Amino acid sequence: MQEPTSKPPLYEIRDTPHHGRAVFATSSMVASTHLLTCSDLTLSVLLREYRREVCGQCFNYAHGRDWRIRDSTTGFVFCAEACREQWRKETGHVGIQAWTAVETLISKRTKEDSDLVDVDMPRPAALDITTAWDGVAAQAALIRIARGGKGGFPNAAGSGSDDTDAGVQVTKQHKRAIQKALQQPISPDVMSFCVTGVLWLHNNPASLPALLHLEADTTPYPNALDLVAFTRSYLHLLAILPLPLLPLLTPANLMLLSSRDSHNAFGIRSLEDDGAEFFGYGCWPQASYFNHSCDPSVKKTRVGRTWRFEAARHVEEGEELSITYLSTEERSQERASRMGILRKNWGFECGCVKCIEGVEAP
Ligand SMILES: C[S@@+](CC[C@H](N)C(=O)[O-])C[C@H]1O[C@@H](n2cnc3c(N)ncnc32)[C@H](O)[C@@H]1O
Repeated sequence: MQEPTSKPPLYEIRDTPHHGRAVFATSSMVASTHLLTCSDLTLSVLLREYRREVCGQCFNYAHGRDWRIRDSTTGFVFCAEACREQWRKETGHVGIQAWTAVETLISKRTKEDSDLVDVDMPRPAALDITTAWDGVAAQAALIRIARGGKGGFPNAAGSGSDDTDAGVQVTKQHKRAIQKALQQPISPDVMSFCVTGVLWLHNNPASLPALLHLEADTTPYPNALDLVAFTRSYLHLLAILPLPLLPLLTPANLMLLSSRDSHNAFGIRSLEDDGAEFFGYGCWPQASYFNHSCDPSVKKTRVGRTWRFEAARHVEEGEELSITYLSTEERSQERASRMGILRKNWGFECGCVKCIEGVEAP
């Protein structure tokens, strides 16, 4: 978390006794002091229902209309030609192939699964998660062989042979494993999460330590349906993604991405209407060290693909710099309700000064 400026940063990250690491002011500052702008977006998911109204690059919202500039094969839309060009550059050739494969699969199907289901089911424990991933391992191995080798690379001759580079004969059983996977219900938003994450790993290997450094959630799936959606999406993607991505498409990597996303992602919302429209979410590692407070000292604002942080009021040297993880409406609720929302959505008992001291505004 460093500012690209010669001025010393106005904050530092330190351990706290009870709430992991947090950000602290290294000098006093007046309201509106600029602290940090984060542009290190790792993975981001644009929910499918907003795919035509939200620019795939800068998340500009067309307010119920469709953006005209469309990337026909991938299905992403853009508010300007420059955004489309930037998106294509950052996504890269393999990325465009990946999104094209996903779009081809999804557009052939009706949406059978409901993504982001908010059901009252227990959270899968670590053992449930291991069991679920182990349950698809055999089929995954068959699909990898059908796609051309253990790691998913094509054989040396490129094509035309039913032998993989590991010398394994591709049989009907292997090909059936692909057909079986593709017949399963699809979860487009979960699939998008996996694609954006695997592509980010492929395109930005040097940035992995920044993601690994974030707080990890070892049980990141909110319910059993979500976990099944992930294991099924894994098999779908093994069957369709371009071969260079298959070595990165592993249960370990998908779990790593979910474990860091769970406690660190920011919602990508409309900039008007108090953020009433929820387009999706993304993870900006540099922005992930601010703890939550129900009376935050820092204001965060999304500017396109970046987040800008500034002091929300006068801050004393040594004071914790905190943001809010709640919407304006949620923040206006009483303590028990706020704590319930944070427990359900974030998995922690709020230990902010306002909740601990029980000081509520009149
Ligand atoms: C985005 S991270 C913030 C940085 C984190 N403390 C770390 O060490 O990486 C969010 C996590 O910080 C902790 N946290 C943030 N605000 C908190 C609060 N008000 N009370 C208790 N824990 C909090 C929770 O563990 C939460 O899952």
